[in-house]
Amino acid sequence: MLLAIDAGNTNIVFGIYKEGEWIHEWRFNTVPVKNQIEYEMFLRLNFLEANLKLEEVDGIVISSVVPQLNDILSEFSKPLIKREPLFVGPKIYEYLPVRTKRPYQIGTDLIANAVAGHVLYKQDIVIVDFGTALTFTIVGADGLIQGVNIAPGLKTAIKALVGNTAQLPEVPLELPDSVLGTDTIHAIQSGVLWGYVSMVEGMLDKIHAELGQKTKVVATGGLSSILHPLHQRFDEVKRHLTLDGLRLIHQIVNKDAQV
Ligand SMILES: Nc1ncnc2c1ncn2[C@@H]1O[C@H](COP(=O)(O)OP(=O)(O)O)[C@@H](O)[C@H]1O
Ligand SMILES: CC(C)(COP(=O)(O)O)[C@@H](O)C(=O)NCCC(=O)O
Ligand SMILES: [K+]
Repeated sequence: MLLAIDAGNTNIVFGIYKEGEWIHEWRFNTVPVKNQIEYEMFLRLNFLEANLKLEEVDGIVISSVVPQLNDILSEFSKPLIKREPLFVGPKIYEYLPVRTKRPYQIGTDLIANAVAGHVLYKQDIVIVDFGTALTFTIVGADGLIQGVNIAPGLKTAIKALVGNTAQLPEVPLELPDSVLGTDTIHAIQSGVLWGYVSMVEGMLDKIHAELGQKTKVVATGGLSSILHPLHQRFDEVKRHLTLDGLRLIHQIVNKDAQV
């Protein structure tokens, strides 16, 4: 049984993979940062509720894009498998089927997305991840990460707007039917959500134009379902794509590097 941990800027996702499927996915807020014991308690409680035993965990793989969490995640997970967990980072990139020009810059979640996209689809692909940031990762059929785009995520954009204005309220993340805002809430929902629909469409068009061809497009991330008009532009929305990338990385590295 594998425990995959995807520490993003909003959520830390704990995924349990057993007998060919993700049987559980638990989310814990990233902020405020917890200590080792709190993570352990969180996991123990969830294991208990799920009727699982911690001893069943025989591998742990971690991606973290929040560096201050790394030591805590490492310390809390070591005793569970009685050895070092596998941390995704430049040290292991040589074993992976994808290559990047900037190993020390690219987020490890984007590497996990790229590995999953490349291994599962085996063709040119753009992965759109709707998290705290909205990211596009462009991977060639040969495994080369050709580029990444980073924009504020939907919630992040709304928070910035609200935080920098005196009169604008937080609004539910719901796409209105009409693009013509009739009150303040509707105006913000239309501006941000329909604006993001156009942004994603425009980015995909620009990426495909520069590549000189259309590619497969797969979406993931906590907010990937909100902009439903985009679904016709996506070949698939794959909720577990980042976790799948972590699982594949664990499999590949253990086989090739005997870590
Ligand atoms: N299962 C879910 N259903 C609905 N919304 C979700 C779900 N998981 C996460 N979200 C929302 O999606 C946003 C981004 O989440 P996530 O993709 O986990 O971000 P990150 O990877 O940056 O931590 C969060 O603000 C959260 O509210
Ligand atoms: C782009 C990100 C902020 C996305 O993080 P997330 O939305 O998943 O929390 C993260 O992958 C990151 O910090 N990347 C480092 C910069 C880069 O990828 O080039
Ligand atoms: K993420």
